[in-house]
Amino acid sequence: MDTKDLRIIFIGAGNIAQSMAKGLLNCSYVKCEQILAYAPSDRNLKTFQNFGCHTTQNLHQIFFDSQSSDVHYLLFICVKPNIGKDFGFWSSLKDKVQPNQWDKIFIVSVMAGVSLQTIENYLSPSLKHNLARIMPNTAMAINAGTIGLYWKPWNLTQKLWSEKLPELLNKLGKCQQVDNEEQIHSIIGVAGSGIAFIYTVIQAMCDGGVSVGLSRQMSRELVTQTVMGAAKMVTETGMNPIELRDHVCSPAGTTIAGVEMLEQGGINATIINAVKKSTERSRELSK
Ligand SMILES: NC(=O)C1=CN([C@@H]2O[C@H](COP(=O)(O)OP(=O)(O)OC[C@H]3O[C@@H](n4cnc5c(N)ncnc54)[C@H](OP(=O)(O)O)[C@@H]3O)[C@@H](O)[C@H]2O)C=CC1
Ligand SMILES: O=C(O)[C@@H]1CCC=N1
Repeated sequence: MDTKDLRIIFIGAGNIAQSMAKGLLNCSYVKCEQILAYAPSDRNLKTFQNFGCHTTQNLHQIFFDSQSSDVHYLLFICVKPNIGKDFGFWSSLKDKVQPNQWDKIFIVSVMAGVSLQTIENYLSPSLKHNLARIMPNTAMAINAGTIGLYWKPWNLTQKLWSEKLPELLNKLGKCQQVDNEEQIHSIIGVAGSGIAFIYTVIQAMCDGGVSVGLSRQMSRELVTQTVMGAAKMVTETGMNPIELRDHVCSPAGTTIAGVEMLEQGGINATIINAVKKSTERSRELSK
């Protein structure tokens, strides 16, 4: 399939759908006319209209450009988990698929806490093989997302999508394919939700900078550059973060004095527990 024949449909137009659409448009992977967003209200659709994308509040209109036989649809399900577990949601979506469209549609669930099995139970046999699950984070908006991808082994036989979907996701950041759906819970802990933990650390460091006399703006610039530098050092040197930390800590110096405070505050355990709690919450939502 040529990328120009791809139509991307967001069911749900909120934070995560907007992050994906922004990322796809930034890198010109698709044109705005190839994207449609559906939501029940116009609250979020205005953002998509500003991007130049199609929008609709009418589910009957989601399969646009259907007169062209080459067109294929990638549906990203970007609704809250309680909606994604609702039989009525899936049956009203299924009703809109024409019989000749089944093999042209691929469904990607972005939802936390909704297993592929749950979705399969709601889909007809023709659609349930065209199904995958991703766990991204909002940094897709600047093509720096972290995305976990899982699909069941039989979907890998669908060469068209097994190539196209990772290609698209890698435009939005780095996509890691996992072979066990359980790992999606863990990816939520470190990436989907994990990005919010890093924002918390950044905010605290900025507050620290202000506390020692820097302006808010200067503190933020220094902290964000430091965080980016640290992430790049880990990825580009391939060194263990503790080894890199050792290179900063002089005996009886300033860094070890600060590290001692972090340890006293239980930073390691706190962060590990945050990742574990998000992961557990994801499992809990899936029940
Ligand atoms: N936010 C994040 O960082 C991440 C979110 N996710 C997952 O993505 C999903 C969406 O999250 P997020 O974007 O934050 O949520 P938002 O609340 O920002 O967006 C939800 C969207 O769903 C729409 N919606 C509500 N009811 C329906 C319905 N019956 N049919 C179709 N659309 C409906 C809303 O419509 P309206 O605009 O009218 O209110 C809104 O556009 C969740 O399942 C979450 O787990 C996954 C990874 C990261
Ligand atoms: O907080 C949540 O439930 C969603 C899923 C991952 C990130 N945000």
